[in-house]
Amino acid sequence: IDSSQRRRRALYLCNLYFSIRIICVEGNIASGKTTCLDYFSNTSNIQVLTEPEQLWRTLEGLKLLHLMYQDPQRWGISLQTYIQLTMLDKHLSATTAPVTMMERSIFSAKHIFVENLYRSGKMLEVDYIILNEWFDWITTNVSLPVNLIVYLQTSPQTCYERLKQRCREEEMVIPLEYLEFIHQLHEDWLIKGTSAPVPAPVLVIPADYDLQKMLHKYEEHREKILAATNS
Ligand SMILES: Nc1ncnc2c1ncn2[C@@H]1O[C@H](COP(=O)(O)OP(=O)(O)OP(=O)(O)O)[C@@H](O)[C@H]1O
Ligand SMILES: Nc1nc(=O)c2ncn([C@H]3C[C@H](O)[C@@H](CO)O3)c2[nH]1
Repeated sequence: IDSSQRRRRALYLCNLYFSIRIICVEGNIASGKTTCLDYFSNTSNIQVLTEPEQLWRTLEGLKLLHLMYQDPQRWGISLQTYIQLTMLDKHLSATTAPVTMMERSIFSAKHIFVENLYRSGKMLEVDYIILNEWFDWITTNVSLPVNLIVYLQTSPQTCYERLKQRCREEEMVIPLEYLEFIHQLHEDWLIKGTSAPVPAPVLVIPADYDLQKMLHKYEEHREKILAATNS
């Protein structure tokens, strides 16, 4: 077997032996994922793997994320191809603590965002098929263990208000309707189970509440989220 297979096998066995627990925090744009990750990072010994947004904003001088929001037809496939690679890299990052919490996953990149581009007619079928083949090959040939998905369930309206307050430059063009589509895809995937398989059990946390109440909710769910056992 070649060196990359040896590395993957070592990573898998290492995770198994040290009963590493990998949690993916999923949710709409501005649903509070970073706030959730920050809370657990500040109150427990965990490793946090945030979304590599900066890579998506500065690829060879290209603001790929910004370009996709401006012209999804032209830039959607480029962004999703790069996001699939950067998220795969995140999944394969060496784990440095008994519990790792990831912001989103290669799974939501595919089942939420690629799906949205294709269903809204902003991605050519041939591009969608190629991305699917890549995703199927990766998830068949590479061990990407996830022990729990934490779904921060919000209303699109709440995310829209938070997004407007946060005012990230490239997100200022996002209409409420986009958040409604992204919300529905999360519900189909993580609540109804009607769109695609989930890679782990799903813990749903209603996340429309204010910051203080959300921090209490995260504390309430600490045991369920961090239980450092390998399921
Ligand atoms: N419970 C809350 N009540 C009010 N505002 C909140 C709450 N949680 C987070 N926010 C604010 O909403 C914005 C989005 O929060 P955050 O960055 O945690 O979301 P996110 O899901 O990581 O966003 P993205 O997916 O876009 O990276 C931030 O400005 C944050 O301060
Ligand atoms: N098109 C697209 N595909 C993805 O896989 C994806 N993952 C995250 N995002 C957007 C949401 C926030 O604006 C910003 C930070 O989450 O990046 C994505 N956009």
